[in-house]
Amino acid sequence: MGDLDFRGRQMPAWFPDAKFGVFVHWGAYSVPAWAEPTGELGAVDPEVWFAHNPYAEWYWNTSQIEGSPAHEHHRTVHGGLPYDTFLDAWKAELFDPAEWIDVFARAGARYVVVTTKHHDGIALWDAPGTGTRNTVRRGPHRDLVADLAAAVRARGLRFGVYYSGGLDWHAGRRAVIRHEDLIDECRPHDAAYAAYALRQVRDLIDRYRPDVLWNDIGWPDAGMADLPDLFAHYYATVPDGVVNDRWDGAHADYLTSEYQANRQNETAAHWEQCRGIGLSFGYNRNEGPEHLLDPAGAVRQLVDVASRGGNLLLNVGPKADGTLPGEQRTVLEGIASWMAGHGGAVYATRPLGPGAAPSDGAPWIRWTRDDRHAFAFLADVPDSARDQVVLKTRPGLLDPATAVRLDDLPVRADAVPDGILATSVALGTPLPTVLRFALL
Ligand SMILES: C[C@@H]1N[C@H](CNC(=O)CCc2c[nH]c3ccccc23)[C@@H](O)[C@H](O)[C@@H]1O
Repeated sequence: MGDLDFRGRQMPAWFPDAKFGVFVHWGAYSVPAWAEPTGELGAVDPEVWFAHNPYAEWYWNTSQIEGSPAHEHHRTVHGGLPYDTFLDAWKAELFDPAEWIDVFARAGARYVVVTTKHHDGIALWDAPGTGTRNTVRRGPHRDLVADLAAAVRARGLRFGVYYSGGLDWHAGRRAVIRHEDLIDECRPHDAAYAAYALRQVRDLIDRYRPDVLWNDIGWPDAGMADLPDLFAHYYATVPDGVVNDRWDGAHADYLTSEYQANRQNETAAHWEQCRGIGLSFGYNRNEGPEHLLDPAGAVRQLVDVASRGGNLLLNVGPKADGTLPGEQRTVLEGIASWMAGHGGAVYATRPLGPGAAPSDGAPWIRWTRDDRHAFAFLADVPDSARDQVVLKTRPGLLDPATAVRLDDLPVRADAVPDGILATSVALGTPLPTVLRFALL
């Protein structure tokens, strides 16, 4: 399956320039909002993962695994009721899309990708073929995709749609996935589902013209032949749209990683790492501060990804009532205050390349460049060395005399044999300090 018409497609500049997007996972699973904060994908034994799934959006599956804590929770707290009961209990009574997008935009996100149908098969718009299994006909009684698309675009951000093409627990056999190698056997691959999913993705394209087509898990075997036309239709409708890589190899404008999984994809020309602020995409009431990135950690994640040529798609899991969880909002506010003074060293930059040696230990150092400057990001500088740091760079790459701190504190930079000696005050707190140099 080659992408016949798109191999030579030019990546639209907006995507790599954007660097930072916000992912939103919001669904019927946001009602129970219950999972065990087990650990990060890729760092947890797959044999443990499914029965103790930290992804709260997997509640339907996890709660059906006999003996799992989620199974016990569903029985004792929710009386073992059918999952779709949560759709009717989901009211989104406090949902104010403009308020969400204001927080995301101030945090510096340039695009927002929202779940339109997750693995539970419940659509956040009146998707064809779903009958009443959607948020227009039940629960919120709103076209949440339209509401969010309008709010995102009103703020001048790009709007993307997440669609679970590969898993739909309402289609076909509703087998419970107990471990890694069962996922494929539990996916719907038949022609009926392929037609159902194709019709829905075409509807998303035609109604919302999404700037990002973010499919997940894969695409049904019986529908693989439909994809070249689907992508041709997408690009005809959204000429500068971008498509991710989770279509079972049919096509990709860019590759994706997720927490610690598929990190090998981060060497591609264009890539995006997605993760939650905590360990889950859907809101998980069991997550505490110890499970969440703090603002400095989130900023370092963004800078590390940008310094390596990628985008960070950082997820927010709203509550069923439509409010953003306070602890997640705090992280976004923290990113916002740092980005206000440092965003220029992140957006529309690219890796500095072999000229600089990124650090692994302390101090934490990352580099970006635009066409005239190099930017050094310093963090976690030990107290003892907080006023002097050696930045390893190739001689003749940049001019130390042009050193400036983006927070306007004084800095002195001198060429030394293995790079540049930067002398200043309070360099590299947990939130990165940024030094700008003119490129020679
Ligand atoms: C954003 C999250 N995606 C999860 C599915 N994740 C994966 O399949 C990860 C594996 C993966 C990472 N990069 C890929 C590229 C191609 C195919 C699979 C992957 C979902 O199960 C989860 O609920 C959430 O929506």
